[in-house]
Amino acid sequence: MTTTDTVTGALLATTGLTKRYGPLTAVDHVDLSLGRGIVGLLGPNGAGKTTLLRILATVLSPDAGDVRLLGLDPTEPKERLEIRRRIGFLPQSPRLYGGFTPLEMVDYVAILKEHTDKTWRRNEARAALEALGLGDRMHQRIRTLSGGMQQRVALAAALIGTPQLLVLDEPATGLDPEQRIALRSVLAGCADEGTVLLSTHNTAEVSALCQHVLVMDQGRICWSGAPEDLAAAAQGQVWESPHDEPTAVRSWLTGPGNRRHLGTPPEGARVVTSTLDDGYLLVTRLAR
Ligand SMILES: Nc1ncnc2c1ncn2[C@@H]1O[C@H](COP(=O)(O)OP(=O)(O)OP(=O)(O)O)[C@@H](O)[C@H]1O
Repeated sequence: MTTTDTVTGALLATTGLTKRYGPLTAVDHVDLSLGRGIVGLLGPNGAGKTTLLRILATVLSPDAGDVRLLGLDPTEPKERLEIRRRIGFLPQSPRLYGGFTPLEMVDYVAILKEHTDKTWRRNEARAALEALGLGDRMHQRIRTLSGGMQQRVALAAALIGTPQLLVLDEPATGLDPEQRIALRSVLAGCADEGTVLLSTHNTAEVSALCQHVLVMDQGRICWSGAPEDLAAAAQGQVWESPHDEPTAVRSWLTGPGNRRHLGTPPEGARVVTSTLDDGYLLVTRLAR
């Protein structure tokens, strides 16, 4: 059964969430209310995504604001324990034990979550590793696996126990295209029953996978909505030409002899259909 916040109906809710590092406000009054489905968190380097996700994974405490996860309060020790049992977290730089096998590593995470049934644990660990294409690597020492394989071991550890809330910091990092596609199916399955919140720099990943997108910039959520609406936000403001354009706020090369521009198109410009990248660049520019 899915537990939701009794007031908002959300699996994840924050109000006024704030985290400071000395004079820097990394997360600045963030209000969120997320239900079932896959939510993509986009934002430039240093926007505060990792800091926000670490707070939501109960690894870091905020300086101000409220958090409710699965309807529970992480500041209450008993409720925090219950949350940790029921969420999955993939940190940005996962720490794995190189001397363990993938099966031992995922099993160990299940033990930390106090799953006491050994047969259940092993079955769950095997299923998670197989879903991530590691069925033939379960008994190999982690230190002898490739970077992408190690990332998939960490993902399998996050998936153990079918968490109702999955918080994933750049889950597709290091995965080859085939494994990225496989990961999409795994995450889509997780979202049937719960919330998957993932940070990424890959807008194609967001288009393919997410029902909702949040854009973070300078600690704030500067845009929230459906991916197609973010793409549409730049409609009429994107054009292509072979040269630089004075009215463009941003221009970039899209192929030999072709540049794409964002801004106010000049008379007669070849205006093109806007994409998620265009919308993202536009809202982060406006937020500055
Ligand atoms: N432990 C820390 N001490 C001081 N400053 C920190 C610490 N962790 C993060 N920061 C700062 O907080 C801001 C937000 O960092 P954060 O890692 O959350 O951003 P991000 O959006 O995840 O970036 P990226 O896309 O590069 O991973 C940055 O300016 C960063 O330098």
